Formats: sequence, structure tokens, C-alpha cells
Amino acid sequence: MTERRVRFTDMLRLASGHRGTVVVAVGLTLAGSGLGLAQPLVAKQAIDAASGGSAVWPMLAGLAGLFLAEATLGALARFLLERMGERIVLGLRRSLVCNLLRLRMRVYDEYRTGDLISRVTTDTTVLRDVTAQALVELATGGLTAVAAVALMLWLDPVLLLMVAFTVAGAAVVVSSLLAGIRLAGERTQAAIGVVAADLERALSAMRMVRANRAERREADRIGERLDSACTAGVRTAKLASVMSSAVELAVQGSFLIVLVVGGMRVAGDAASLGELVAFLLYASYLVVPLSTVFRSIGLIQKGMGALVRITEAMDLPIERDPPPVRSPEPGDAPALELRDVWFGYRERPVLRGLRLTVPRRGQVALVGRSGAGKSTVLALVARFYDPESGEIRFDGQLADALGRDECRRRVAIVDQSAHAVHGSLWDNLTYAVPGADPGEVARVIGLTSLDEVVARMPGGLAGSISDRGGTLSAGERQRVAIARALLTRPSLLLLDEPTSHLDALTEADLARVLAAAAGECALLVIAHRLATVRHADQIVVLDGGVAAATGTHEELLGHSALYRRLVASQALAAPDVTRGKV
Ligand SMILES: Nc1ncnc2c1ncn2[C@@H]1O[C@H](COP(=O)(O)OP(=O)(O)OP(=O)(O)O)[C@@H](O)[C@H]1O
Repeated sequence: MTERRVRFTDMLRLASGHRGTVVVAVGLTLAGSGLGLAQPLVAKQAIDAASGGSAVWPMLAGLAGLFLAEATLGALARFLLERMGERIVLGLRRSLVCNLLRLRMRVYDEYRTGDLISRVTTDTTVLRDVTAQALVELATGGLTAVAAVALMLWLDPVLLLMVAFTVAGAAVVVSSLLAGIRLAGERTQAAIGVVAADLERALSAMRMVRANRAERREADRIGERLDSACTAGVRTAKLASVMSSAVELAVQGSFLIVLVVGGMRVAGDAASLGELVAFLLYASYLVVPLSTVFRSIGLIQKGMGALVRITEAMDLPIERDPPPVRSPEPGDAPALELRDVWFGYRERPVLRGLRLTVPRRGQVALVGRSGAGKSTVLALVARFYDPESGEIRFDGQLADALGRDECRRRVAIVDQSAHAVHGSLWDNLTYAVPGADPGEVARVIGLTSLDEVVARMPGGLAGSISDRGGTLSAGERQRVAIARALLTRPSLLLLDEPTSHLDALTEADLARVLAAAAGECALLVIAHRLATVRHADQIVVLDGGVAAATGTHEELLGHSALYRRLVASQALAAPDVTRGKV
């Protein structure tokens, strides 16, 4: 992640859309404080009235009214602030979610899912507390302090100067700690992000964890991350307590100085006792809000650690189309054409000038050694990545002219993981076409031989399958994925054939399904199985980043030594009739 700094003003900007609420909340808090200040005066009057023998109840009623009004204003201000905090966080979370779902594919390769998730959940929660509390404390504390300074200046500038010295001392201590608090806050949030990422890693591979008896190791690993989060949290606590002690000292020191110096001046008749008492009172009005200001600055620094991570996530590059280019007229062009395509993930090139053509109907199979770049071809065609050079054309039109969305509308992709989402079988089938016609759904169910699965599911199409397709076998999940793809009526179906999910029977089924699909659209299949290449109209052998040989199964057996090696080495597996369904 690139180093990103946020400033104090970035924090303030969060509340910029809520100025009205801040003003009202600050007003209510100040009015509440004003009512609080009036209470001793009324209490004094009540006591005077009682000792003078006059009626006390009007004063007591007034006092009760003041208490109630102060409590009501306080509650209202707190509610407004909490609501503002929630709304700020809602806005942030919405923007973050939108951004995280639209990132460039390369970014997902680079960052860990759990860490990205924790930016939407944990970091924003930290920010909510800061915005709801600290920002307004800063404003109310600051305003009260300014008013108190003005009154003290009017009463006794010399004593004010002394109070100012102690407060300045505390300010020096506080500001020397701020960077540390901020760093510790950043470390805590980053450590929590790593915890989330490691937990996600373990939970998403739970079967692998269990099968390898790695629960303890995973727990220890996450435990270490939790330790780092705790260490960073303790460091924040250490710095924060030094800070509050410094502020406390400044408060006590101020009172002491005012008492000693003021007392000496009263003794020397330089000031009246009344002035000293008033000054002491105003000193308390100054130092208490100032300590609130210091505390909220500390809190804001802590929140900045979270804001750094949120801003970083917001700044991650999202998928954008390059500027549109003019494209030749489609004419009678093939469904897909790759011309001299070069591409590599980092420095190392995977495709080196690949040429590939997929006609509008029929099946093209892509074969090659493991790591030859077959999935990469599919990823480029699905526009997950952009080629470094060369052209991709859909129906004769340049991909850049069509735009990513239009390219993906024409293409359907079924990858090896054949995802299923939590929900009903119907939801899973119609994921890409939410309002699909039931007749169409029935058609693709028939095409993909899913009738038996529908009949078996409790509740049929409305029956629920859990996350990652827990109640479907891998082969069934793949057929659901193909049905889902066919429902979009794509002009090109991309299929990454699984190596091991299909038994001989299902393999024959799949061959039928693919043949049916190839009658409806163009089909580009990464083939790992002999049955698939045998049925393909054309096979492309990928090697060294180029199409090393092209032809039918028989043709390639005749003229491609690499293809013969692939067939012989079981890289293109023959069906294993002894293997059961997984
Ligand atoms: N997201 C990625 N980031 C970095 N390198 C990658 C990424 N995906 C693939 N590669 C690398 O690119 C090369 C081609 O990978 P690709 O998955 O396209 O091969 P493949 O022919 O589909 O392999 P297999 O048959 O084993 O699935 C490999 O060396 C792989 O390590």
C-alpha cells in the first residue's frame, strides 16, 4: 500500500457536509453549559432565601427546571452527534464498498481480502467515535476556552499570562506525544486488518485447515497478530495516559499559581478578594475546556490512523475504460479475435504476441502445459486485465471501442471455482439475469442436465444452497455455473474446464452440454480432458506465450509433437471410470 498521509483538515472535512448539525450540537452544548453555570447562582439564592425566611420553592423549582433543561439539551446534543457520526460512517462505508467492488483486478491480486474488509468495518467504526465525540468536544471546548481567555484578559492580564505558561507547557507535552499516538493508532488499525485477513484466509480454506490439522497453527498465527494489535493498543494507552497526566498537571498548576500569586497580590492590596475568586472561577472555565480540547486532539490523532487506511482504500485505482477508439465496422467477423497480444502480470511476459480466432459458432479448445497462460487468455478476454499491446476484437469490434461493460455483456465466463452464492437454486441460476423468464430457466436447466438436481433439492428451484455451494457437488456446481452463463445468451462462452470434478458419466454430460452451447454461441474452452478436445472444432496449443499449433485432434496428433506429449503425459486426461463423483 502506498504511503498516504492525512492531515487534520481531512478529518474536519469529514463533517463538512454536516455543518448544520455541528452548529446546532455546539449551540446546545454551550447552552447546556450556560444552564449548568447558572445553577450555583440559583442555589445560592435559595440558601439566602431560606436563611432570610422567605419562600424557597420558586428557587427550588427554578433549580429543578435548570437541571431538567440542561439534561434535555445534553441528551439532544449527544443524539445529534451520534446520528451525525453514524451518517458520516454510512457515507464512508457506501463509498468504500462501491470502490472496493470496482477496483482494477491487479489490485485484488495485491491486497488481502480480509484487510480490505476491515477497512469498511473496523476502521470506519473507530472514525465514527472520533467524529461523533472528538470533533464537537474540540469545537465546544475551544469556544468556551476563548470566552474564558477574553474574560480573564479583561480581569487580570498578569495572572492570565501565568496560566497561559502552564497551559503552554502542557501543550508542548501534548504536541510531542501526538505523532506517537497517531502512529500507534495506525499500527493498531493495521494489525487488526492483518488479523481480519488471516482469519479470512483460515475460514475460507476451512476444509484444507481441518484436513491438515492446522487449526492450532492458524490460531497461533492469528494470536501473534492479535498480540501486535494489543501491543500497539497498549502503546496508545501509555501515550494517552502521559498526555492526560500532563493536562491534569497543567490544570492543578494553573490553580496553584493563581492562588499563590493572586493571594500575594490580595495580601499586598494589589487586587481585591472578589477579583481573585472571580479569576479562579474563570481559570477553571479555561482549563477544563482546554483539557477537553487536548483530549479530543489525542482522540482525533488516534482516528487519523483509521482515516489513513480508509483514504488509502478510497485511492486504490478502480477499473476504467481507456479513451474510446474508432473501431472498424463489424461485417462478418469472428466472435473473438486476439491479434499480437502481449501481456505479463509483473515484469515476466506470459503472452508474447498471441494470435487466436474463435468463430461465431463452434468450440475452440485451448490446451497447453500448466502455467502456459490459458487462464490468462480467458482473463484478458473477460477484460479483467488489459493487454500491454495488441488487439482484442469482439465480433470484429475493438474491445477498447466497445468498453468493458459491453465486452462483458457479450461474454459469459465459467471458471474452475464455479462459484455459488448463498441463496436459492433459482437465485444462483438467475444471478446474471435477475428477472429471467421461467421458460428460459427451464431451457438452460434442460441443456445442462440439471433436472435431476432440481427434483432432488428440497423445495426444488426455491431450495437453498449455502455459501460456496455447500449442498451441491463440484460437478453440479459447475453445471449450475454453465446454466447461469447460458441464461445471459452470450455471444461467447468462456469455460475453464475443471480437471478433476467430473466423473466419466458427467464428462459425457458435459460434452453434450458444451456441444449444445456451441450451437448457440461461440465457445472457448480451456481443455484439460481428452473428451473435450476430441469434440472441439479447433484446438489451439499454447506454448511460450504464442499459439504454437492449431488444428483438430487428429491433425495435431499428426503435426504437433507438443500436443502428442500433452496427450501422452496425461496433461489431457482420459476419463477415469473408476472414480466416483466428488
Ligand atoms: N494473478 C496473477 N498474478 C501474478 N502471476 C500470475 C497470476 N495469474 C497467473 N500468473 C502467472 O502467469 C502464468 C500463467 O498462468 P495461467 O494461470 O494463465 O496458466 P494456465 O496455463 O492456465 O495454468 P494451469 O493449466 O495450471 O491452470 C503462470 O506462471 C502464473 O504463475
